[in-house]
Amino acid sequence: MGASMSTLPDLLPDPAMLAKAETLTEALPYLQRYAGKTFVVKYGGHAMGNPEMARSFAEDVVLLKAVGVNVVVVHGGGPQIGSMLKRLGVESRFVDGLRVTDAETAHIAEMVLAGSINKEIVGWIGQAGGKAVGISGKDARLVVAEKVGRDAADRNQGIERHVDLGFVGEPKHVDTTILNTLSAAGFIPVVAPIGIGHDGHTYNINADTMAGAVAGALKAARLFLLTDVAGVLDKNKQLLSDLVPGDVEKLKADGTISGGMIPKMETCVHAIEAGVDAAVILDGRIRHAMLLEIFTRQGAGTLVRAG
Ligand SMILES: Nc1ncnc2c1ncn2[C@@H]1O[C@H](COP(=O)(O)OP(=O)(O)O)[C@@H](O)[C@H]1O
Ligand SMILES: CC(=O)N[C@@H](CCC(=O)OP(=O)(O)O)C(=O)O
Repeated sequence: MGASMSTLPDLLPDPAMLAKAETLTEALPYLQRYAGKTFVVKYGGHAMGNPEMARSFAEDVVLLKAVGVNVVVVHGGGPQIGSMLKRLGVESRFVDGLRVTDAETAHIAEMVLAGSINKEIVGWIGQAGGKAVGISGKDARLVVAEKVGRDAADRNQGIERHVDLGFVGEPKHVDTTILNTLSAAGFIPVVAPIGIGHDGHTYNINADTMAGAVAGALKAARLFLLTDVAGVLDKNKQLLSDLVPGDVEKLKADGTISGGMIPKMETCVHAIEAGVDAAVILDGRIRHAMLLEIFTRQGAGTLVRAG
């Protein structure tokens, strides 16, 4: 008898290794479904909390790109703009979830968003092995914005005042040429939510709104909004895992969603109306939240799709 002959039990792999292989085979149908598709990922300022989260986010983005998904990152940075304004002694306030933006604030918002935060994210993706290119909506006239027309209602101590939001913009035209060119050449575009107006002014755009407009123009398969909650929660703090656009008005009307969740959900609805297959609100504080949502049967967060 040769000593090299194995008995059957020796051929069984280590259970931990087997579990890893099974994770990969569970991902197979999703890998096949999403190769060649476009995902827009909005990375919010609150989700950028610590280096560990940043590294896991960057790894997810690079992995998606490596398996053939065209990933476009649109980032926020509200808390970071707030700290810079404070350091510079410039007062800042939000009305209806939007930052009242005078010329000086617009200048500082652009400096923080298109400067430091944009380059930080580009750096993280580079560290994870991807080739990111940081731009803002001004580059190649990606996003031409218009001043938000309506005044916002500022309710303070029971008195309602109508406030001109200043240089707060909403995307009016998205030219996806630069995104398609970068993606096709293997780069990962990282977009700061700053737009250029027909009037030549710089406009500060809510990052959810920017991501939704970009996803709509690209007809993305998925829009991911990474934030600091598990997803949309009901009144008992239970996760609502599946929603259709028709649910949103009801959730608004009965007060289930409030504050920053309102523009977020409106963004999801507009994106779906513009041709995005589905939008997902995800907890960016959970490591590898995107991979778990995309490549496992359970998913995570709240999925919004046409009914
Ligand atoms: N029903 C709800 N479910 C989850 N979050 C909600 C809900 N209603 C209001 N919110 C608030 O919305 C916030 C997310 O919006 P926002 O602060 O604008 O996030 P980001 O800065 O990541 O864009 C949550 O932290 C939570 O305070
Ligand atoms: C008009 C407006 O409010 N713009 C936002 C842009 C950044 C943003 O939206 O960042 P988050 O996603 O991190 O909140 C602001 O100035 O804070």
